[in-house]
Amino acid sequence: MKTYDLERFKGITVAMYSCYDEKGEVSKEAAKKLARHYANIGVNGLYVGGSSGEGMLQNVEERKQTLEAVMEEVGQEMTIIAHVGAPSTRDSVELSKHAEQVGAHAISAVPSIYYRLSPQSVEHHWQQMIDSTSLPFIIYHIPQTTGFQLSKALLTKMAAQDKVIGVKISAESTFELQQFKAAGGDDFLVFNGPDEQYLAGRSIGADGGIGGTYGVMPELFMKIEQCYVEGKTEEARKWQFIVNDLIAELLSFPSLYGACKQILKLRGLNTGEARLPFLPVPEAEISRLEAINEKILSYINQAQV
Ligand SMILES: CC(=O)N[C@H](C=O)[C@@H](O)[C@H](O)[C@H](O)CO
Ligand SMILES: CC(=O)C(=O)O
Repeated sequence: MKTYDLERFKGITVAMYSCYDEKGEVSKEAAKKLARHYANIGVNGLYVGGSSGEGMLQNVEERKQTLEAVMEEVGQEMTIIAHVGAPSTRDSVELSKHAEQVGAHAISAVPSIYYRLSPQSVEHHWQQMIDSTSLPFIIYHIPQTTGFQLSKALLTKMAAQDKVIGVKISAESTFELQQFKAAGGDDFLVFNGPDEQYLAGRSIGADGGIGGTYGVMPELFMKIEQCYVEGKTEEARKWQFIVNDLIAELLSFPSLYGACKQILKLRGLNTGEARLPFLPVPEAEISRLEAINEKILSYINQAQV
């Protein structure tokens, strides 16, 4: 059995978006406001500095500032997972230590990016982070962006450590999700990555989800979760299908993050533009996005979680 409290990581964890000011600099104020917004909704946790958080587009100092803002605002109320993965092991370890200092509840990391690495290199990279703190560690498996195919053998080896409490799996294979859950065992958490298959992931063994589109509609994922837990399969499917049509629309913009951040802005939560190379929503498409926002808000209203 793991010695860490695993319960606190279950449920809906929003992969928080980046927060910048008008000049594109990290804004602690905007990050606090956004974190507060999710706490008020009753979201269980936040995943800070991951894909949606543009951690890979920020320097170490900016990533620290963002995490500090979140911890200061909601660190006592929500479960905060700090994504500390960076291309270099050195930066990743620095971010890991910082996450522990400011009180994050877990650290998580993708493999190093850009270089094609051996499994031994990735294992060592992760192990350095793990050994640098007493925090639990969550592997972030997202092969479509990192190019690294995590094997069941490496997963099993990693999961045998007390500190390695789970894996966030963004690969679009529920079979792989199920296999990883089986390999990790009952006291090993599996987080669904693809938001489009939250219900499928849960049904086949995921303990919860961490997602990039949750940020504009956490209520709808909380609704799917609630229906799932209550055994209301048909209703859960209905909400998953609604969510999927909305995601398909969001994915039709030049960048998903640009679209999601623009939606928040329409709701009075200004987090600045997505950082380039992620493109903002083109002027000509703002009205189409406004219509999508209205649609999401009306579903949120119907969901009543
Ligand atoms: C590939 C990728 O970034 N996956 C994200 C995290 O797992 C998801 O949350 C997606 O953003 C989401 O499912 C929309 O496709
Ligand atoms: C989607 C997700 O989990 C992330 O943005 O890191």
